[in-house]
Amino acid sequence: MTDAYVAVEGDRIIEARARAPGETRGELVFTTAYTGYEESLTDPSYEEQILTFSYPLIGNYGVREERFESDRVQPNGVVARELTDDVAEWLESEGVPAVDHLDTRDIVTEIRDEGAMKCGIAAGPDATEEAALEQLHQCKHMSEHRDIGAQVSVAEHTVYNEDGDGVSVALVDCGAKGSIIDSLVERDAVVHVLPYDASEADVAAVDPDLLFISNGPGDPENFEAAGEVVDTYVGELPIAGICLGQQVVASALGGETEKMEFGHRGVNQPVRDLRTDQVVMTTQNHGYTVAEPGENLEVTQVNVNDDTPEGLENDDLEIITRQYHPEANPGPHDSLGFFDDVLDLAEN
Ligand SMILES: NC(=O)CC[C@H](N)C(=O)O
Repeated sequence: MTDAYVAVEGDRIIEARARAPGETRGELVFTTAYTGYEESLTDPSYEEQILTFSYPLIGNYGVREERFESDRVQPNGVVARELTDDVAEWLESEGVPAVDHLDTRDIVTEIRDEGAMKCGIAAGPDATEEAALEQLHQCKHMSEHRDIGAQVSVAEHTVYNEDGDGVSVALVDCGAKGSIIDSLVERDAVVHVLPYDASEADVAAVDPDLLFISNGPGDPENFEAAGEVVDTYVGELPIAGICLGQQVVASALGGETEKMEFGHRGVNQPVRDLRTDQVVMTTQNHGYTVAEPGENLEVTQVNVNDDTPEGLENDDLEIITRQYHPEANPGPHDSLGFFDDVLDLAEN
């Protein structure tokens, strides 16, 4: 039954079945992850995007809060070949429109050929093609969401593991996944989560041993305050970054970022460490990349599929960043050692 319409660039309409009603719009992206839908759907880096699952059945092991990466569903809409009732009910209760019973292979092929694209969805008994098109026409480019950090960051300074004995971390929350905080707390770090627009003074007030820039949605160029903090503390404090964090650090150090055609989203992205020649499997979710690392950062890891930078380092300045997600959730645990490495930097 057609009670949902997905409109994509070129005003093409794809008919579907409504699984959670409503109208929405966003950048249409896909993930190839075959597990971890709860983690992906609560990953703040999906803000302002519509997430298509290429794996055909999503929801077959239920919905459990302990696997959430934040306190809400983050993508603006969800597209799948088949969503279970558990997931559909969860999305409906969160007010996030979702559709299934459409050919997701076709959508993924189109995104791979044409790049990530704008999308509008209308789903439910009153849905019309016109409503989906109207949503599409109102959809902005990701880089136009200039204050996207405000949509995902903590409102105020929040401390985790206050009585811990380990390293004191200032984590600039550009939309941090909960597992990044958990990975630091498990290693007994005291984690000061600061808003995405924290100033130099806000970081100084925490007196940290390590500055950490989190993952986050949208264009890294829209996270100017985080870049300024990096610029201030480079050489003064060890600095770490994950995903958007790598991009912000590279920009702050004179590098450049660019939008990729359709990005990397999945849990089996191979990454080669250029120092050891070892390959690890990684979890990824990004649509931008570092195009130029700048003079002060060495590319230490690359993506085996397309050679894009996956790790940037400077031993003297004590900087380590990763484009992928060492915290996993979902995905392989091969690179959890990243957290030991960055905390070691701060201890020495
Ligand atoms: N997971 C992330 O931090 C994503 C970073 C950035 N928003 C990108 O799309 O590249």
